[in-house]
Amino acid sequence: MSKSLKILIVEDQFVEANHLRLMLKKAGHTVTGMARSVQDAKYYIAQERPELVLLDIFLSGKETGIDLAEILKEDNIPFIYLSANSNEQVLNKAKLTHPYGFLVKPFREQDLLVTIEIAKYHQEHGIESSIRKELLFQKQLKAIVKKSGSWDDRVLNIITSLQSLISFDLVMAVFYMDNKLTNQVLGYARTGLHEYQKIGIEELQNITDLKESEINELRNKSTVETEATFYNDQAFIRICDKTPIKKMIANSMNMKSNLMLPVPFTFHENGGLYLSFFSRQSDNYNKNHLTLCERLQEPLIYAIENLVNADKKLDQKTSSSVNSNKGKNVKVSGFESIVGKSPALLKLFDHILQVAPADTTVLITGESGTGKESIANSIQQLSDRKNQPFVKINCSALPPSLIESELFGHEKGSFTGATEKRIGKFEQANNGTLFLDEIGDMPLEMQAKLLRAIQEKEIERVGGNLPIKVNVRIIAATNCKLEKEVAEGRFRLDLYYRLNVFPIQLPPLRERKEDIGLLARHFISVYSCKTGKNVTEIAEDALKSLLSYHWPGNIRELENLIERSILLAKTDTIEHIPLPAFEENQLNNKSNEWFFKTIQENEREHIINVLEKCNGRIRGVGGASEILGLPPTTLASRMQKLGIKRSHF
Ligand SMILES: Nc1ncnc2c1ncn2[C@@H]1O[C@H](COP(=O)(O)OP(=O)(O)OP(=O)(O)O)[C@@H](O)[C@H]1O
Repeated sequence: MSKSLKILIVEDQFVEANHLRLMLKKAGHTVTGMARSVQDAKYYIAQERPELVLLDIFLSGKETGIDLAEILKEDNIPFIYLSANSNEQVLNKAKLTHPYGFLVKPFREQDLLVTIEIAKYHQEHGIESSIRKELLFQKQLKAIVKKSGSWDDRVLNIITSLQSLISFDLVMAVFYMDNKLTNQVLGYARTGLHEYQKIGIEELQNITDLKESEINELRNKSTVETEATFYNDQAFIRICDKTPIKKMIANSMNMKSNLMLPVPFTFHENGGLYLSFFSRQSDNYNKNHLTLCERLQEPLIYAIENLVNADKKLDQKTSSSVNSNKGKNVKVSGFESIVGKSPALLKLFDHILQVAPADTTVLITGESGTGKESIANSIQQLSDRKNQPFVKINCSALPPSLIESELFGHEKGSFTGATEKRIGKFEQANNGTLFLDEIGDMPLEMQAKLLRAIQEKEIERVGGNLPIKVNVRIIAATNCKLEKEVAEGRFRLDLYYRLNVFPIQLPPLRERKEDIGLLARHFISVYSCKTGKNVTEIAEDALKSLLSYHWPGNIRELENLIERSILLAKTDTIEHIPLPAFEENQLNNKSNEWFFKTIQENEREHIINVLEKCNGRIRGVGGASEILGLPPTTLASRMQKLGIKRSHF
């Protein structure tokens, strides 16, 4: 224990609260109080601000621990929930409050202390990393002021530096004088990871189909906002009704929330510039953005005033020069294998860049084929561990009896068949990254052992009796809803919280249709090369059909379809893509070359059918391996090869 903490216990059962108090005292912590209700807790917090709160969900009185969590979050006091398994609804509500940990009762003293250590690490690391980012931003601002360049380019540089602090799809930089908006408008829409499209008055005219005079009229009718403010959901709709220029932007570019960061000039009482951030997500901004804006205001005033003073010809600076970044395809190392530019994917890239260098555990969720493994690879590539092993284990492909020895290894003779000592995945991944794919399928009895290995950073080989220290970063992935698994008792709540430190949710392909064309062209070039066929194009109709399809198999399905289409293409252009809905229609008239399934598809379908009949049982009498006439291990590896998961049967 490196540092003792001031901890408040909020627990209505005296015996449990007292037991906690003794454990905390023994570990050197100070208990600032034992509250039985939210009201009690508020009293203790007012007396002495705790550094951590241990919080039971159900308390005496009307208010619950979740209500108190909202207050703690506002005051930036970290908290850990203590609870018995709760139902899905309560769990989801608790999750939304972003706790620093979750302990399932009854828990061991060791679990409590490790969870406190993790909470402390995240609190310090989170604050530290946001301070680091702000300091970096201030440094970048100074460099922008010193460097020469056009006004447009310098504004773009400021906006690019802000990207790591505030997420947006569009920023408008607008001058105001005497509380009126001027016609000096310059904006940038984000089009790629490091790509922006300039939005000047000409672009606005093109996008909105309005004349310059009509845009000016809308602007004159709009009021100036001089306070940092944010507008989400309905508030955004209301402010758009009051501010016609905002409404024009929202309607023409599909923006759904807005954050205003005013930069008032010190040399002009009623003048300044404001940065208006827009997002296509309807709840992108929150109170934390306002405090961030307050902190950013001063360095921004310094920078913008310097730029304005340095450039006397401000009036001409909004002329629409060609944006040097427009259309440039910048490949950022670590993301080479990830194709896409949709806002959803860009936001994801920002999150990945943020988490990759830290050793934080990452949980990647998303439907099958959305690219979870590819993202895990990128995280490893962008981390300090990039030259160390990246070891993968698919938790759904192995029978429960083998998982333990696969993860932790075994000593010679530890069980029948263990003729040699074996090093497990944890040891193989030492100093590197362990990717736990399909974590939702990890058998319950193994989950406790996995949790212990992650928390205590040590493992024991099966049949061994010496703990072995391991230094492994964990990335887990799943396509099932883990909250539901927890609520139904199939997944441990404490393991869920231990893994869910930094969640990354991959959107299904149907929710990022902007990427379909890019991905299709990418796979055309990959498979043309692989197959030696000279296919370079896709016909417009074929592309349209891709856009209207719902992609249950996501990117993997698109990749497979393009590969097949290339094999069957007779010219350099893919004229038609055999989407499953079309296949069904054509199955009836039986005159189509797509009617036949591949051997692999038949094999896959057959195995899934048999597994369904056996209720998912692989081994033993009446199990799938007996019916199929295959040894269980061979069946497991076929299932892995054919991408058959528990969720399929
Ligand atoms: N953004 C992307 N750009 C290019 N290729 C991609 C992208 N995302 C995924 N792929 C490709 O799609 C296929 C499926 O991706 P991946 O295996 O990472 O998905 P997954 O979500 O892990 O699937 P599962 O849940 O079934 O394990 C792979 O061949 C991968 O290379």
